[in-house]
Amino acid sequence: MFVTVCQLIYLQGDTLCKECFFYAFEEEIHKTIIDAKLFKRGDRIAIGASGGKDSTVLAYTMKLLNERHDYGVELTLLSIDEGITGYRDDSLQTVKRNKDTYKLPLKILSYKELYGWTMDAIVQEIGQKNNCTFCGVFRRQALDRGAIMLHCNKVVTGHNADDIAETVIMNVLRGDIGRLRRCTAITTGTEGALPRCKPFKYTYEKEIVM
Ligand SMILES: Nc1ncnc2c1ncn2[C@@H]1O[C@H](COP(=O)(O)OP(=O)(O)OP(=O)(O)O)[C@@H](O)[C@H]1O
Repeated sequence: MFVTVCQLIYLQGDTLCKECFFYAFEEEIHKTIIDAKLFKRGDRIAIGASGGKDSTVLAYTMKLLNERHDYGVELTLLSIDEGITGYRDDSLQTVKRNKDTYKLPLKILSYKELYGWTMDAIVQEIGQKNNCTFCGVFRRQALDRGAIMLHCNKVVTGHNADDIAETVIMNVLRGDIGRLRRCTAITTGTEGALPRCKPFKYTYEKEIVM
């Protein structure tokens, strides 16, 4: 593989030109995928697409690496619409744009379809307290159910190194040893419905933004 001087310098934490930064960024994700044996040929992978920057960059990178390195996997965007007015409805527009830009199939699945309730209606019923906890649990299950509907055998999410560091600190403060042990794994959920992988486990948020 052709490696430029810039790419070698990046590995040592130095400055890079734009093109070499992109290439080095992409190849770092590829190395993570290969080292952790995240995918095998024939896998059908649902990309958790929230419309945020991380999952947008994830969709781009997964599509690119699948073609560049011939992973032989099938990719689909999967978006969960929690039914939060003024929040998810905006980001779903971004997901729809990503579908066209990256030419990937997209499935949008709503809490309303799955559970009969939107998140707005749940908040009206239970109030503001703990509603993020409810939403997080519902979303995890919705991603699994959506991926199964799409005949996918894996889910990937855009969780990055900063997200994982936050989760570690949260579990330390809570004294939750069980979660602390599990939360840094690159693949989770193997005991549940579907394995869930984090190709950005070692990627800093700042790099994703760049
Ligand atoms: N509504 C959703 N539909 C599909 N996937 C989601 C959704 N919300 C979150 N995810 C997945 O979980 C990851 C982490 O969730 P988080 O809440 O940190 O994302 P976000 O802040 O909405 O946006 P992003 O991480 O994409 O920039 C996302 O990168 C995405 O892969």
